[in-house]
Amino acid sequence: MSTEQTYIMVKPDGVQRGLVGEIISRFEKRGYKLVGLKMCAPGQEHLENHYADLKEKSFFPGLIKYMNSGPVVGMVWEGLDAVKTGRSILGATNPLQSAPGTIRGDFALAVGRNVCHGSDTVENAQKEINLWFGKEGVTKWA
Ligand SMILES: Nc1ncnc2c1ncn2[C@@H]1O[C@H](COP(=O)(O)OP(=O)(O)OP(=O)(O)O)[C@@H](O)[C@H]1O
Repeated sequence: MSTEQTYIMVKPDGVQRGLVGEIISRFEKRGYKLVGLKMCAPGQEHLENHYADLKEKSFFPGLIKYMNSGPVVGMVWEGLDAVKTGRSILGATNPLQSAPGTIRGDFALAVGRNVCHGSDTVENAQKEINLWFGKEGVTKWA
């Protein structure tokens, strides 16, 4: 088990429903360290880059439209096993299969409105952190 960084994002529905604080709080209370945080409206091209591996999926146009429907809050969390444990804090992609006690299991029902995103591998986490925080970088705690 090693210290990792993961990219977690509150999607537009999560922002609009006022879940930003709740989501931050769950990662903080679990013990993860916040090293990057920003709200932005990244636009279609950036969102298509983020989800490039899904571009052949039938739901891709709807996914981009949803992700472009309002601002998102992107975060970088650091700590032990952050990628895998981060995804377990979020819950299964389809909220109907997310366990109670996870973010999606407590706050969502539809896969197309599933409140949050989390990197799925350490390698993708680094790519996503670079995509979303590349210019300003993340913060080093002293
Ligand atoms: N069948 C579907 N219908 C509509 N939207 C979907 C469907 N499957 C996935 N999505 C959307 O696409 C996103 C990315 O799907 P992916 O299969 O990469 O799951 P994930 O890695 O758990 O999700 P995310 O990358 O958002 O954390 C999902 O979070 C969801 O918002």
